[in-house]
Amino acid sequence: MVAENNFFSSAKMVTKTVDLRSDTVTKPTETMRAAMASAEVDDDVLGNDPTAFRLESEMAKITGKEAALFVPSGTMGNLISVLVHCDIRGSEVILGHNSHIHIYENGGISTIGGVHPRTVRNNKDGTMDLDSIEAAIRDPRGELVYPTTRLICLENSHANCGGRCLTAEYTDRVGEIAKEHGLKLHIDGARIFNASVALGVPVDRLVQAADSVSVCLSKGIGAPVGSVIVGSKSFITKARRLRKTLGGGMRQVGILCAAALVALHENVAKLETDHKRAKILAEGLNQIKGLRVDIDTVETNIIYIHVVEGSNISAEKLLMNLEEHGILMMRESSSSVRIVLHHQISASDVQYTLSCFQRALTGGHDENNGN
Ligand SMILES: Cc1ncc(COP(=O)(O)O)c(C=O)c1O
Ligand SMILES: C[C@@H](O)[C@H](N)C(=O)O
Repeated sequence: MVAENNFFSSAKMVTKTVDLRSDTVTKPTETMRAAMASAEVDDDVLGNDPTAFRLESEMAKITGKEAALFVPSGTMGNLISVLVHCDIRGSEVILGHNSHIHIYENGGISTIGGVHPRTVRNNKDGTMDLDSIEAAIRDPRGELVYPTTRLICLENSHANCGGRCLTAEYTDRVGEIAKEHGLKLHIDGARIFNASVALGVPVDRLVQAADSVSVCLSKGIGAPVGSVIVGSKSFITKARRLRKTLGGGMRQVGILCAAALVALHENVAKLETDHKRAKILAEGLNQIKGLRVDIDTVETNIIYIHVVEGSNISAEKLLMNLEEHGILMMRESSSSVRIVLHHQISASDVQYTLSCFQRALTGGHDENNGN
C-alpha cells in the first residue's frame, strides 16, 4: 500500500514540466516545423544547399566576418576552428580552465587534433587576466622544448561562469595581445546573442577582434540543431574541408537551416525576456532560506544556486524533490545546481518553480495535493 500511496502521491505532484536543464532543450516551434517542411534544399556537400547558403550569408553579415559555415554542433564548431588555426603538430592553445572547450568537449582538440591545451584560470566574470594570458604564451626561444602557441580561445557568454558576458573592450585587448604575438583568436560564442542582448552591443562589435567564432543556433535562440562558424574566406574554406573530414558534411541540410533562420528572425528578440525572468527567478530563490544566489552574476539566462550549509537538504535531494514536481535542472556540484532559462519558459513557469523550491526547502505541504 505504501508503494501505491507513494505512486499516487508522486503522480499527483507532477502538475506540469518546467525544463530548466539547459537552453538546449527547446522544441522546434510550429513556424520552424513549417519552414523545415517547405525548405528549398540541395546537396550541401556537392555544392551549396540554398537554405544553408542563406543562413551562412546572414550569419556572416551579423558577425561582420567574410564567410560562414553551418556545422552540426557547437562542439564540432569549436573543434574545427581550433584545428584550422592549429594545423601544425606541436601547436598549443591558451584557454580558460573553466571553458566549455576544455571541460565538456572530451578533449577533442587533443585526442583528434593533437593540439595541446594550456589553461589560464577563468575569473568569476569569465575573463582571464590579460597578464596571465600573455605569461602563458610560449617563448619562441624555447622552441626545442616548448609546444608552439598558435591560438587564444575566449567564451562569450561564459557558461560555467554563470553566463557572464565579456565586453567588446576586453575582447579587443585579448585580440591585441594575440596580434602582438602572431597568434589567432577564437571565440566560443555558443551564447553570443545572449551576451549581445545583455550588453546592448551588436554581435559584430563583440567579435570584431576574433579571427573565428562558433555560434550556437541550438542554444538561447532555440533552433533544434546546429551551429555556425564564421571567419575569413580562407578560414572557412579550410573549415569546410575539415568538417567533411570529421563527418560533419551533410546533404540536404537546408531542412535544419530553415529552422535556424526562423530562430534568428523570431527568437533573438526574446532573449531580453529570458534574462529578465532569470533575474526574477534568481531574486526569488535568494529569498528562500537555505539557498544562495549571487544576484549580481546573473547577467543572462543562467543561474547557479548554492545550497547553503545548514539547509535541511542536499543538492541531490533538492533535484529529486523538484523533479517530482516536474522541475528539471542540472546538478553543478555537491552543493550547487544550475538553471538555464529559454524562450519556452513562461512567467508562470517561473512562479511555479519558485513555489516548488519553497516547498522542497521548507518541506512545506503542497496545497494542490494536500500532502
Ligand atoms: C559554451 C558552450 N560552448 C559549446 C557548447 C557545445 O555545443 P553543442 O552542445 O551543440 O555541442 C556548449 C553546449 O551547450 C556550450 O554551452
Ligand atoms: C552541459 C553543456 O555541455 C551544455 N553546453 C549546456 O550548457 O547545457
